[in-house]
Amino acid sequence: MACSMSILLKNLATDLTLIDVIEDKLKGEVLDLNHGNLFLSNVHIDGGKDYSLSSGSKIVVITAGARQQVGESRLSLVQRNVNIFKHIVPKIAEHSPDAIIIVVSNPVDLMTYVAWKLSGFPRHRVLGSGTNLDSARFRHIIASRLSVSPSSIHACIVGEHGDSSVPLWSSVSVSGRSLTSIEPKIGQPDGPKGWDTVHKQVVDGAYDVIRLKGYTNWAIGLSCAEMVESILKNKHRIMPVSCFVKGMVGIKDDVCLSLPCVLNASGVNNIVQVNLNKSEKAALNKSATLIAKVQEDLKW
Ligand SMILES: NC(=O)C1=CN([C@@H]2O[C@H](COP(=O)(O)OP(=O)(O)OC[C@H]3O[C@@H](n4cnc5c(N)ncnc54)[C@H](O)[C@@H]3O)[C@@H](O)[C@H]2O)C=CC1
Ligand SMILES: CC(=O)C(=O)O
Repeated sequence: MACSMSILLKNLATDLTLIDVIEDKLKGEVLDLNHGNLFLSNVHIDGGKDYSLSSGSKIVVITAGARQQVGESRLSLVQRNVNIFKHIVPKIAEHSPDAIIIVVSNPVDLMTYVAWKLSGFPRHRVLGSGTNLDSARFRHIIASRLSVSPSSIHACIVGEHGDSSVPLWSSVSVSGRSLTSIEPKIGQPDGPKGWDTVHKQVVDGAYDVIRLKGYTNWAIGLSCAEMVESILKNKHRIMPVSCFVKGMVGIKDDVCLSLPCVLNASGVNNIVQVNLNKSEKAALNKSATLIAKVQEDLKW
């Protein structure tokens, strides 16, 4: 619902269809959104159980599935959500064969890979929300420490959306000035005090929100709408999103994870060749291997 609301408020859709297995709650949400249509741009909003309602979609955002309980890792959801995807992805592919799929369900990197395989779509048309959200958290924390807007910070987290994510301290910059040119060890355990815990705060961010309110929704909704906007409006924005990355930056595993990507009308138009230092490269490869290990044991 947060993805839907963010998409509606950005005026990105003329038609929005919600699909869920819990039909009564869904009907309530559709009715409630339609009551607000006066304040939107008269979007056609519909919903139900039947995927034919969403036929011919340009973009399909998948948020279905189990979510984490307090303290639970994203990876522990994987088999439950693969079982759900086995039912829904083939129906999406049947009814919207030209769609671009954006996966939000966790663990998002594994679910992106599963959605790609189950859909049979070309790789550029299946992506996951990935570390666009982790990067937003990273930029928010850095921005608060420097008392500037997050939009004035260039900073990116790559790898798994989750515990093994990799902050690219070597390329963090503010107003074009690289932070490592001022503090070479920024973000490292032996670097300037206070900055060494920033990445932990990013990783803990979702756990904190889940402990406090039960689930996360607003930030992922906004992140997702930004991705949808870049695709529907062919904006060519660069965002760290999850996609198939084997062969990039030395990754040998058959996995999806996040690297900065150019998003345009074709989906993932390009994966940016990032400049990583030695430890960032090692951490990224470790993240890829961890995802590959979990993937190996999946039953699907
Ligand atoms: N990638 C990210 O940054 C984020 C990912 N998530 C993930 O998104 C997923 C959903 O989280 P919430 O919205 O909080 O959970 P929720 O429980 O509020 O919603 C999940 C919905 O999926 C539906 N569903 C279950 N099986 C289905 C099926 N076979 N077909 C259609 N719909 C089905 C349920 O009826 C429910 O309405 C979780 O996996 C969660 O971890 C949530 C927030 C951020
Ligand atoms: C739940 C989740 O993956 C997040 O908010 O980061």
